[in-house]
Order: sequence, then structure tokens, then C-alpha cells
Amino acid sequence: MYLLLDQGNSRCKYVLTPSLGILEDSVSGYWSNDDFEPSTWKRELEAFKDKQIQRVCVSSVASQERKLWFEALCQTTLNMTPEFAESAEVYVSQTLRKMTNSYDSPKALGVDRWLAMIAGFERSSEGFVVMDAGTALTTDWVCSDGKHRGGHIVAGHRLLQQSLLGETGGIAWSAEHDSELKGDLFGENTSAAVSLGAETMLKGYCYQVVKALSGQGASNELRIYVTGGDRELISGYLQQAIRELKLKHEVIIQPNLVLEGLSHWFSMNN
Ligand SMILES: Nc1ncnc2c1ncn2[C@@H]1O[C@H](COP(=O)(O)OP(=O)(O)O)[C@@H](O)[C@H]1O
Ligand SMILES: CC(C)(COP(=O)(O)O)[C@@H](O)C(=O)NCCC(=O)O
Ligand SMILES: [K+]
Repeated sequence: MYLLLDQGNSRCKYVLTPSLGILEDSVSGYWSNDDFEPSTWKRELEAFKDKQIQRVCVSSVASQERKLWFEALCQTTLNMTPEFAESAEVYVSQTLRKMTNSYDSPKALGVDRWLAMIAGFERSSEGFVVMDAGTALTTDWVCSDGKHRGGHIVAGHRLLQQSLLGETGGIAWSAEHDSELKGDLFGENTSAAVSLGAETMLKGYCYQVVKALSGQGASNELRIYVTGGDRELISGYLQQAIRELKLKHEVIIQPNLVLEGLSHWFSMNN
């Protein structure tokens, strides 16, 4: 069995798969990484002990220090050395098409973004966009010739709200008065003002992305792959924008694009 791990800032997602490449017959799950808790990681890894793991393949956006910690944990619990994927200049697909990274320093592109793009590239022979609605909301555009045209990194739904609660004293204090969200379009208490504000920002962001892509000569029938914990929310905003702008883009929701890309990456790069 191959154990594939997507270590994000909020959660660690995994799949157990008998083979690399297209994920079939795989078992998936996740654990929380909100307040990094070493004992949780130890317990979760120990649960894979009897699964006959032959390789541990990892996408991690954590610090180098945390990666070394994980490597040591993997060695003590599973007696395995994990293999970390890295963003590269080029990815050659299963059908030998090439996708190129737009960054001058290719490794600086978040590996989760690179892997989600790989999943999109393997799924589509046309140009496409990938949005990963996790802790951060990232958007990446890849043209039909396989060229990555760059992307965005914005705060995700929960981070937008947490940053306000964390960075101001007044908002956190006022929010303590709220037992429920009150308001529809505009908040009638602090919690609702922050939450509806975050939703409006993301809705506006989605609208602008869809609009900007049309102005940039991208096809009017682009596939937009959406993954990450807030994929349903973001997909709804994208679909609304597509309707309002009378475009024909197709929104495709996929729960595990990063893990899918990870599976392709290790299949093509040993
Ligand atoms: N049970 C949950 N735990 C954590 N985040 C959740 C949960 N359900 C939905 N979310 C949303 O999903 C986002 C995290 O998505 P995820 O793809 O796991 O992120 P990351 O890859 O950054 O760890 C959070 O910012 C939050 O808005
Ligand atoms: C933008 C990210 C923090 C997203 O992380 P996530 O929301 O998946 O936890 C990650 O892709 C990252 O650390 N990127 C490095 C910077 C870059 O991609 O340019
Ligand atoms: K993300």
C-alpha cells in the first residue's frame, strides 16, 4: 500500500492506495492540524502500522523543521522514510505532455499548488484553472499549451475571520456578546458582520477572477477545478459569477486534487 499525505495548514489529508497514478480503490481520511498536536500525529500514523505500507509520499507546506520532525516520527512509528514532493520547473504527464511552472524559482511555488495543477493537467487536455479553498484560497491558471500563467494567494474563509478576531481587541470582545449570527446581507452583530463580510469578499474575489480570465483571452469554456475544505462554498460563488457574466465555464468539484496530483507526481518521478 502507498500512504499519500497532504499536510496543509489546517488539516492533514490522506489516502491509502494499492497503486500510484490514477487513484482507484483508495481509502481516504484526515486529521486536524489546527493546534499542531504531536500526540495526534503519532496516534494517526500508528493506525497505519498494519496496512503494509511500502512508501509514504508527502505534500507538505510546513517548515523545514516540521518536515524533519515528521520524518523522525515516520521512522519511529512505521519504520519508513517519507518522500517529500517538491515543485519543479516542468511536469511531464502520463501522456508525455509538458506543464511548465511560471515561477523563476520553481521550488518557491507551494507544492500543494503544483500538485493540484498536476491533477488538473492530467484530467484536462485544454486550459484550466485550479482553486484550492483551504486555509489560504489559491488560484492557478494553466493554458492549453501547458504553461502555468501564475496565480493568486488570498486568505481563505476561516483565516479572513480569524485574522480580524486575532489582530484587533475590539472585535473579539464584541463577538463574545453574540450567541448566534444575526443578519442576512449585512451583519446585525459582530459575528455576523465578520462572517458576512468574509463571504462577500470571497464572492467578489470569485467574480473578479472569472471576469479577469475572460478578459485575458482565456477560453469562454474553461474548466475550473475546485478543491479544499471550502470547495462547496467557493464553487457556489463561481457558478453565480459564471451565470451573471453569461459565460460557459464549467466548475468541477474534487475533494482530493492535491493527493491526486501527488499520486501522479510519484508515479512519473519515481
Ligand atoms: N472540519 C473542518 N476542519 C477544519 N477546516 C474546515 C473543516 N470544515 C471546513 N473547513 C474549512 O476548510 C478550510 C481548510 O481546508 P483544508 O483543505 O483542509 O485546508 P489546508 O489544506 O490548508 O489544511 C478551513 O479554512 C475551513 O474554512
Ligand atoms: C499558499 C499556501 C500557504 C497554501 O497552503 P494551504 O492553504 O493549502 O494550507 C502554500 O501553497 C504555500 O505555502 N505556498 C508558498 C508560496 C507560493 O506558493 O507562492
Ligand atoms: K490552499
